[in-house]
Amino acid sequence: MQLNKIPATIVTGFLGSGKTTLLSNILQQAAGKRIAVIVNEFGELDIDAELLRSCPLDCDEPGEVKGENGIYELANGCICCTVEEEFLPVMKQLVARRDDIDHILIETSGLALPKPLVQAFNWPEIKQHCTVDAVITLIDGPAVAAGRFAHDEHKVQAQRLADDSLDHDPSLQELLDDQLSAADLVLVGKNDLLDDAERQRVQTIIAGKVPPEVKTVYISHANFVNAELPLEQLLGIAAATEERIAAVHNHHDHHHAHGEHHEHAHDHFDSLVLSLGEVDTQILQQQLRELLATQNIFRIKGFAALPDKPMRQVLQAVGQRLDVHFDRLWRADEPRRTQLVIIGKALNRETLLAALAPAEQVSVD
Ligand SMILES: Nc1nc2c(ncn2[C@@H]2O[C@H](COP(=O)(O)OP(=O)(O)OP(=O)(O)O)[C@@H](O)[C@H]2O)c(=O)[nH]1
Repeated sequence: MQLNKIPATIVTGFLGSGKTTLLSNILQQAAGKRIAVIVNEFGELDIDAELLRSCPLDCDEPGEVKGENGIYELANGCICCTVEEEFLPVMKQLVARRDDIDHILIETSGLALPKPLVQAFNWPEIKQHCTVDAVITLIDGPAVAAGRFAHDEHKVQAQRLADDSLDHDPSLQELLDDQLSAADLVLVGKNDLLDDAERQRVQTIIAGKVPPEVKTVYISHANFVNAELPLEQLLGIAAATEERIAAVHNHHDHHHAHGEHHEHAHDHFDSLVLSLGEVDTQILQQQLRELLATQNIFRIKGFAALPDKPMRQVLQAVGQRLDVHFDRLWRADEPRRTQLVIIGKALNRETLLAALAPAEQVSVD
């Protein structure tokens, strides 16, 4: 029976492509809809859930399944490898509360493959009550334009990449392919950072990977004002993706079939959490920029505590870009410390800690 199934939207996309920004905008716009959110991160800190909670606007509408209770964090690791242990129990909880929920929104980790997750919707207990409204694949426009996920050296100019070892990384190409192969809708984020030639390059790459009926929409800061598709329509695509998922081919499928080691993109990545006390943010940013330029770092995110500043500072880096802003006041009950998740390849904790140590404020008693 199709009637009254809770629709679930799965948002997938590489590290830093803008998934949390998109979720945050959807939650702010979907006033009145009771949305349960499932977040899964690759790093060991639940920064995405934290960022979604620290809504700067007054967005705790009565009746919404939001805030502490509406956001379900799946333990670290990759959602696609822990479907049975992590995802199904949460889905069962949500199914039990189905009268209170209008929609489920799932943010996968940047390294996750959406297919195993969609397949979980064919489990009898879930299928009876839920359907996949759509798999939305978010593309990092500038990263794809720069050839970071290049599949064809002749089509893509990758000279601008600072680090050749990240170029043509087969695990990243496969990840992009697999994330796109399940897409019902492709969103290209960071359109504000693309020029026409880059947009064209991105379009060519996507067109080579998704069937023509899958629409591609370009967005900036998850703003749909000038997009072809209104934001409201994102949560009503009614694709029932679980019905067609078995036919979707993934690079990683055969590993399962032969009972081999299940090799994923995240097998090639390191994720480290670095904790510091209060910091001098100028020194911290300078040191992080230095690390971004010299190490194989894909993603940095976290919070910094600054002496005498009542606000918490958010630090975000994707590729070589570092964004910094204050998001909310530190709460009285939380320790004022700096915590950063750093995701990349061949990372060495001591090297990173040594680089950031000068930023730490020495307390003088
Ligand atoms: N210029 C620009 N920056 C963006 C846009 N969307 C997101 N960002 C920035 O990109 C960074 C990463 O965005 P997130 O929304 O955290 O990305 P994510 O996909 O959730 O990241 P992970 O969960 O780590 O995989 C943040 O600093 C955002 O502010 C955009 O459209 N334009």
